[in-house]
Amino acid sequence: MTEQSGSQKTRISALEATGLTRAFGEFHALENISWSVDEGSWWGIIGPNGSGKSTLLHLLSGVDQPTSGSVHIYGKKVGSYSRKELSRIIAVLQQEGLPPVGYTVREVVEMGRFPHQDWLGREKGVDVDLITDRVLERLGLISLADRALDRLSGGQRQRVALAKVMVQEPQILLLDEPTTYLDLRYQLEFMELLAEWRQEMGVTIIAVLHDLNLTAQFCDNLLVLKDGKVEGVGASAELLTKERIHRVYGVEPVMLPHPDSGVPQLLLRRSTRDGSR
Ligand SMILES: Nc1ncnc2c1ncn2[C@@H]1O[C@H](COP(=O)(O)OP(=O)(O)OP(=O)(O)O)[C@@H](O)[C@H]1O
Repeated sequence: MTEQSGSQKTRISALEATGLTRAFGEFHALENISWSVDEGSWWGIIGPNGSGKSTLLHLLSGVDQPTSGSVHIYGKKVGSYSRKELSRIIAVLQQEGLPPVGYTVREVVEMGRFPHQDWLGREKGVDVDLITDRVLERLGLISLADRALDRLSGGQRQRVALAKVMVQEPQILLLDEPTTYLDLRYQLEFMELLAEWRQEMGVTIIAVLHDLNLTAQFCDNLLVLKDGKVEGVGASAELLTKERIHRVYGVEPVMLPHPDSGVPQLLLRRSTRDGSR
């Protein structure tokens, strides 16, 4: 475990990537990524389509291996954990959190406890029903608890996916574009639930996000990728500048401070100044 003694408090590195490269044949999807994530921090990974965001998440979660370089989770190489050990530490929530299978909401959410159970599905000293009920209640899913997943909307299924990872109680949560299919209210609600949960449990969050305005409001730090390389790393408020967004995405945005918090917010400009075609 890497511990750095700061003047205020000890920082523990939850995740450390060192010189990560992932090549597919001759093509380098990621090149020489080095990055350290402190325990309890909230990082956004941003960058254009094809810049390597999902590839990076796959390497961090251990489902894919780098061509060179390494990932350490709490000081231990990701590949040296068993699958089950790793899923007690890391949970992954995908863009479309859960497939529309025939299991009920409660059954799926309870599956979040699998990594903590023995081969008979037992877990000492833990009341799975109670944990599940609390999470269902918190996410407003009690009335849907006995409904099959294939009878839910995409947004409801995404909430169930969040409930499942909350029940899993990981130390690190990786999210790949979790708000893509959610309407405005659910996007905000989803991010607020994550923020509350992080505050309470100290979970480390790493989220690939396309919505830069939401990103600026929720993520303290950003890793900006372009063509598989790190284009910027650090505090969101400092990285989200007009110049960088132009450089990375090739658009000319208008940047304004959010009237509530002052964090940078972005408006897109059409290609002609008066907006006419
Ligand atoms: N299995 C693979 N074989 C070959 N190329 C791949 C493979 N997986 C990803 N790539 C390529 O690697 C690059 C990065 O892909 P990745 O999915 O990580 O991008 P991304 O930033 O997540 O994109 P998006 O925002 O569109 O989801 C892309 O050019 C993609 O075509």
